[in-house]
Amino acid sequence: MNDPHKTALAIDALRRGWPIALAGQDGTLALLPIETADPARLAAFDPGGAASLLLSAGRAATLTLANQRDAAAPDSPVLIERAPWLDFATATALADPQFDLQVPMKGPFRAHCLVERDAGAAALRLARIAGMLPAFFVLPGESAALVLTPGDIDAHENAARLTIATRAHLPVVGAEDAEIVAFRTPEMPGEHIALLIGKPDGRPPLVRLHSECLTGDMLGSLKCDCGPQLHAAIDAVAASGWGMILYLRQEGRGIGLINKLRAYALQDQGFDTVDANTRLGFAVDSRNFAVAARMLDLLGQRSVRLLTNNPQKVAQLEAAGIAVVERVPHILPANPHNERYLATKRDRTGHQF
Ligand SMILES: Nc1nc2c(ncn2[C@@H]2O[C@H](COP(=O)(O)OP(=O)(O)OP(=O)(O)O)[C@@H](O)[C@H]2O)c(=O)[nH]1
Ligand SMILES: [Zn+2]
Repeated sequence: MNDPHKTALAIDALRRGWPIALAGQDGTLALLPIETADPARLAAFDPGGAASLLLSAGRAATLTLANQRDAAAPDSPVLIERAPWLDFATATALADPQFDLQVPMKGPFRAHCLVERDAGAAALRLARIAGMLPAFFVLPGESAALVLTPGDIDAHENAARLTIATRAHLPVVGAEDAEIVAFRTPEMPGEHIALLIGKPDGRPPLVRLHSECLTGDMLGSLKCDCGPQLHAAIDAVAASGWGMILYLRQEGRGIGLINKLRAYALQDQGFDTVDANTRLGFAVDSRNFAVAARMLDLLGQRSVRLLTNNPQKVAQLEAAGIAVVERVPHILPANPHNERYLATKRDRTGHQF
């Protein structure tokens, strides 16, 4: 039986720097998160100094582990042998790119064949869901109090567990008759929101899937186009007669705020939005829009006109059973700070401008 509550407990444990174990199809790994642990916890976890490091392929490639250049899957697991000189501080430097310019990498790092690939991949996925660096000390076996399976993580992510929690009128700038609908699952801290605008008129609604961007939505960041896109979407839906904004808690394309800001720090060093994600050890885009399909379902909408430049949103909604009868472009003027970001979206992530 898959148990989503175990995943919630595991996320909490990782955030506190406690070990967990993941039991996959090909074996079990005990894991201590590098970002939140410390040397004393490492000594308790691994008294014999035998633990290896579990990193992502993207991060391993950055560390020039030449046999790990798996550009297709930067978030797949790689096992690094624990040499005697590889102490906690060195492991931290391997995990966290903010130290790349300060810490000369000693090496040589030796990658080992990871037998427990299923458990390793699930561990990296769990780190991403927890908003943490995808990097662990790892030992074979179950030497942790909490043992979960990849299926427990799937259950935690299952959009079918989403329900409508409450709804109310919410007049907003550009749509004084709007209604807000809030959704949640038992496990996830972030509540998704729908803003319903106008009255149904028999046509499919104009729908905008907006992924959370604290920096753009709240602070007016000029690095991206999220803030202007959000407000222009409200105006466009209101002008169209009726529709909705789905505000999805997918900060940083699914890697969370802290990891997005780590990616911004890499962008300060000159990497673009794609390479920054990869160097951190994440996929370029970790979002799953099945959650939006579930929200539309709960709102009684099976057919939509979608306001987006991102063909992935169209494809994922359709795969989840929502008919996208039209894609409506949603292009805002560039500014000097987001010009390169928008060009990267056009040239490297398939956005249609
Ligand atoms: N990881 C990461 N996330 C970013 C970055 N800039 C913006 N985001 C996030 O990207 C999401 C918005 O995605 P975009 O790719 O800009 O646009 P989109 O939603 O795919 O496509 P459109 O529907 O055409 O706007 C939000 O969750 C932002 O927080 C970045 O440099 N790195
Ligand atoms: Zn943004």
